[in-house]
Amino acid sequence: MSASTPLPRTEDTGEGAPAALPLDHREEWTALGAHRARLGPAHLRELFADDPSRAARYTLDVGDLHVDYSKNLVTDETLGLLRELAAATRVADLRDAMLRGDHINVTEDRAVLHTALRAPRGAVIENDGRDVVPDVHRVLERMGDFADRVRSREWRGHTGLPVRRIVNIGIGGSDLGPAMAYEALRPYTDRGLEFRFVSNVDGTDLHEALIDADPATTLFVVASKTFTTVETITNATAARGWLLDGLGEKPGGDAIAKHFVAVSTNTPEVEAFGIDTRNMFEFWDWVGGRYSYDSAIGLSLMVALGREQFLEMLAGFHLMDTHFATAPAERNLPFLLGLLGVWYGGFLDAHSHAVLPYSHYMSKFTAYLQQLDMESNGKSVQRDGRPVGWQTGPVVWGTPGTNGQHAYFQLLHQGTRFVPADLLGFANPAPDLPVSLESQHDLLMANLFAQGQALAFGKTAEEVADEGVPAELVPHRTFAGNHPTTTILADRLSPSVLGQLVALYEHKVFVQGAVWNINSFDQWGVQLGKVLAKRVEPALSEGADVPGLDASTASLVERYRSLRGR
Ligand SMILES: O=P(O)(O)OC[C@H]1O[C@H](O)[C@H](O)[C@@H](O)[C@@H]1O
Repeated sequence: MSASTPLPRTEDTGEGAPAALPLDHREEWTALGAHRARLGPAHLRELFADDPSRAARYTLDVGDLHVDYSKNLVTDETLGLLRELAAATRVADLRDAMLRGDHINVTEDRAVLHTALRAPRGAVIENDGRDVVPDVHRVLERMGDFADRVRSREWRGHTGLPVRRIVNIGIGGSDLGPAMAYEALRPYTDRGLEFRFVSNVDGTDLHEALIDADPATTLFVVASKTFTTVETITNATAARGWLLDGLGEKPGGDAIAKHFVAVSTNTPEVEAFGIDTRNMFEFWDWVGGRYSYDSAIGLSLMVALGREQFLEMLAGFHLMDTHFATAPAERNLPFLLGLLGVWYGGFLDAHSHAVLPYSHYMSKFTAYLQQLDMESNGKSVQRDGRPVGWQTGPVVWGTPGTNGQHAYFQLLHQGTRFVPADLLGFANPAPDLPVSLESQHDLLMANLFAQGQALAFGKTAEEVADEGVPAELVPHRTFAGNHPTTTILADRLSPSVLGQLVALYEHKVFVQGAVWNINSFDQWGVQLGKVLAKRVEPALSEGADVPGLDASTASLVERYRSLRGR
């Protein structure tokens, strides 16, 4: 089913094919601009003072997530106009096209069906006429069986010992998701197993993962959608050498079969690498790399969590999928968060968006979101190839609170940049946190709430002066406030809650891409650097002449070679 998605309202380009009306030519966009001008320098202090019901009205509860968006620089009118923009750009139509398997990834002519990865058994979702849900559950079963065997210590290595260390080798979408979720859900993992995630082609990454490992008890999960990614194949090849050396084995015996499994869409390449395809877990080209950690790419995670908890996580994803698919725009959380980003980027000149989790277990969450958001929406041409004339995806950044408070929050509070932020927190600490440390959780969460308050309302010069601060210091100690935040609060960081959160951000990114009329599902921008690295590498190692190398790079290559004594 390759039905192309109907484009938003069209204009005749005079060259035959009608093209989508550019976003900034739409009356709904112009109306938002006029509204922005009318709103002027409205301050959150005033918005709250003018509307005593604001805090109560500007919240949404979806599944286990309680979202307070009242500290955003919006009014009812802003939200109404943003929804009109979403209607005009037919976001819901594109969403429905994605969910039913249309090839909305137009530059690769592919369906975008990560939502099928968490569809319950019995659902019917077709890709090119084939129901993919039975395939998804067949692979989940195989993953579950494998995870059971490793977790029960039934899976034995070449020397008969059970596995102790699992090393996931992958990069980008084949690393960030499983690594992030493993970290986020540590209290739910088998603590008797050790997990490492190796991604960087810098040999030190693999070295550190193996420095204290025993080949007899180490299992490698080589995760790569294409199985051609140079970093992953280089690391996997080195790992294979380390294993065979350590075991004193030659290729061809059963050592590789007992210590290597693969996750990929590319069976021939997995075979060519020497991994038994009975130890291969498949996924499909309709799953984008950055949308794949709930596919077989999550195999290491499933070993850590066990199948039941992995399935709970998938149920969390599915809950948010169902909400996104069915809730009306005014109560649809991904619509809301996506449109807030459109507002800030388009009308308040925001260039970046901070995601600040008040949970140490969420330390890799923002890095994961960077790929999800920036690889999806870091685009400057529309779906039909015309350039965009408006801002698209922001720079996404952030680290866990409270550490960030002692580093870059100064800029958030008193700098000249406008940075909307999400504050994420969990009411209850991790289930296995010792009682003696539980009281620290209140302190952690107090910081979250205090930061949201300080960012929004600041501290006026008058308030500072009233504290007896000397006049010359008053400007330095004044906080302008008016920095918007959205607070996302959940009961506890559980597998299901993590699934809900990730799906929320996936769909938020979708909504923004749909409004901006860009293809959120390709990533051509990562190609050029890869091609050039291949060309430059022989110059470094062999001094090969690279035709067309620019003067700056040529001189850096020369310096590098001399520093390496070549
Ligand atoms: O899973 P792989 O095929 O090895 O790809 C790993 C990563 O490589 C690329 O650079 C893409 O930009 C990413 O989207 C992808 O996740």
